Amino acid sequence: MNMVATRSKEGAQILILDQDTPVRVRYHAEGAANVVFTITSCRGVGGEDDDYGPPGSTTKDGTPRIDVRLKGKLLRLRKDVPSVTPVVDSHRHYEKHIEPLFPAESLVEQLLCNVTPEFVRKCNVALRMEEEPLMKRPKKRHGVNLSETESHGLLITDMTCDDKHASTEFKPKWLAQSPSAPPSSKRCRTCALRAMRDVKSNAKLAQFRRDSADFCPLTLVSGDKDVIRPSLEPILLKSIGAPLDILGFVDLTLPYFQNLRLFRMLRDLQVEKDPRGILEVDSSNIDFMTAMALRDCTFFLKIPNREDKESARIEARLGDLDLKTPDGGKGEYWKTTEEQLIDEGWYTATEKTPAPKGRCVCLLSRNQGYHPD
Ligand SMILES: O=P(O)(O)O[C@@H]1[C@@H](OP(=O)(O)O)[C@H](OP(=O)(O)O)[C@H](O)[C@H](OP(=O)(O)O)[C@H]1OP(=O)(O)O
Ligand SMILES: Nc1ncnc2c1ncn2[C@@H]1O[C@H](COP(=O)(O)OP(=O)(O)OP(=O)(O)O)[C@@H](O)[C@H]1O
Repeated sequence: MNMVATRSKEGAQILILDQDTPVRVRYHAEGAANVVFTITSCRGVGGEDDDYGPPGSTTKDGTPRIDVRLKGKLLRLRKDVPSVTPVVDSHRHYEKHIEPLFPAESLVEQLLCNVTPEFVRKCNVALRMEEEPLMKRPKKRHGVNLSETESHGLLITDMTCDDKHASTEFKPKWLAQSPSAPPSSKRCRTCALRAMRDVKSNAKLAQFRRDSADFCPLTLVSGDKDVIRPSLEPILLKSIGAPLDILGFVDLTLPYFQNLRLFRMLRDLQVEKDPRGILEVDSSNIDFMTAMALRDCTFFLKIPNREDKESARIEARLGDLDLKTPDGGKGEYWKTTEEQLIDEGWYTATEKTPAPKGRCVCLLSRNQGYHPD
């Protein structure tokens, strides 16, 4: 196995996960390219505090402690899928081009670690168990395992809910209009793409489908709570779930979202890194690739339960800021998508087959007094 990096950026010895590391891994979730696991001490239930310590330290009875860098972290491992960038490369890109753009407390921390093939095999066993009936792994993901030749993984800040917090996640997507959209646009890039997909997939079904961005991203940076509220409701409903007091959570988080600087910062960076748009720029330009990563990242929010006044701090972080390259046809996809959105009238709401009604109305239309309904 090729253990490329043995020291982290700060010079600390890189953490190695092997078959002797006394942790239990449990499947948490996955996307197309990565699987995320929870890691807990297999000594105590949920991990006793004393089980963790600096590397090389021992507990009172002389048992080696578990590396404290694993505490409060999830483990993200790369799947065995074609054309993915090795973890070490995408992490180096992240350190160089993304990390310096945001304050540390606004990012999901990423700590590179080494994983042995035996450790990855153990995780693959945990992954396959999730394919059993009633287990968590989505059917469409079955059959794809972790790469046993990938020698790195990432330890990432755990943004899942616990007994003191609810949590939510969503993609803010394009917080400013695409630079190549027509000046007369009535839809932003995200709303235009959604409208096009609604019509090109199944318009009838789409009318009732709530997907990843059933809100206009521009509302998030409007600073106006009456504009943000209707976006927040579907977001929280989708990610927190109906049985909880959604409207209570909306009330709780609305002032927070209204004042959140992070989205405005993200928007400004999206604009700064791609001022010209895909039709004008070489898609392998580093700033453009960074802009595309910033347009597809995930926003994680950990919200203290109302009753828990002790921890009344909302934690907000951006994650999934992976290297985006034009490889594997992606550059062409970006270009073709933009051309279709322009040429077929999705930006200007002049498309031949009108998009189904009932979706959110893009803030661009609202500001121009145009309502397709
Ligand atoms: O094309 P978009 O804007 O729909 O974004 C894609 C995402 O779709 P969605 O957020 O659901 O609209 C899409 O998300 P899903 O797979 O639909 O969850 C991916 O994140 C895709 O990136 P990649 O190909 O995995 O690098 C994303 O592709 P990129 O355009 O960011 O490369
Ligand atoms: N820091 C985190 N805290 C809590 N949950 C997380 C965290 N990071 C990821 N997850 C969960 O794991 C899922 C998959 O992670 P991730 O988005 O990194 O996978 P991916 O394969 O890169 O996704 P994509 O399909 O966008 O390429 C996320 O949708 C989220 O539910």
